[in-house]
Amino acid sequence: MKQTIAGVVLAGGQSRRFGRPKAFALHQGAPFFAWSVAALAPIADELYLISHPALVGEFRRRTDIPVLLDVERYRGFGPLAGIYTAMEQSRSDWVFILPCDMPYMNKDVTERLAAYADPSFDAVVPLHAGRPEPLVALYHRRLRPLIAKLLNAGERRMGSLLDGARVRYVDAQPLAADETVWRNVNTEEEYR
Ligand SMILES: Nc1nc2c(ncn2[C@@H]2O[C@H](COP(=O)(O)OP(=O)(O)OP(=O)(O)O)[C@@H](O)[C@H]2O)c(=O)[nH]1
Ligand SMILES: [Mg+2]
Repeated sequence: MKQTIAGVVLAGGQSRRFGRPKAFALHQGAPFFAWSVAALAPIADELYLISHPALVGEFRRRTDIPVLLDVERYRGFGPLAGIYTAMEQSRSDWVFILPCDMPYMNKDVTERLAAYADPSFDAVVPLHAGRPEPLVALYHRRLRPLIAKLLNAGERRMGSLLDGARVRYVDAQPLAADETVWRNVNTEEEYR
């Protein structure tokens, strides 16, 4: 049976280093978050954007896809809260997350990575320059109880999820023709 994928853009952060909501910063005329949506749309059976209360209205004006808030229990607890929220909302087998601050990301990468979604693994994560890219990755819905357990224990690091999951690591190099797709914008300086 075909496995289903929920495409999820994580936008529940505070953009503290950037100084304003980076999801709305422009790249080639379109806001950052729209590049993430565009990269996920071709491979996703459904799409969600996960934001926080201060930005939800602005997102809803700018996009037709459903905008969720992190479940209250874990609100603002970081990307794991967003993944948990998507798994609670959706029945899809996999949640494919992207951050809202990687405007060079594209569908070639997501298509290639999604092809590795083997249900005998819990997660599919690129290894870029020897390091996992856990925010450009697929997570199987069976990880939901583990994520709850981690967050309940005050453990918010993505690395702690990877440590407890069967992860299929995928070499990032053949996923993208160009290194720039991995570029992530945290500060105004990186933006310029
Ligand atoms: N749903 C959700 N997403 C989050 C949360 N915290 C961060 N993110 C998202 O995860 C991605 C990576 O986070 P960061 O690069 O640290 O972004 P940020 O937290 O907004 O920025 P800083 O405040 O500078 O750390 C971004 O797409 C964030 O929007 C959260 O608590 N919930
Ligand atoms: Mg952060």
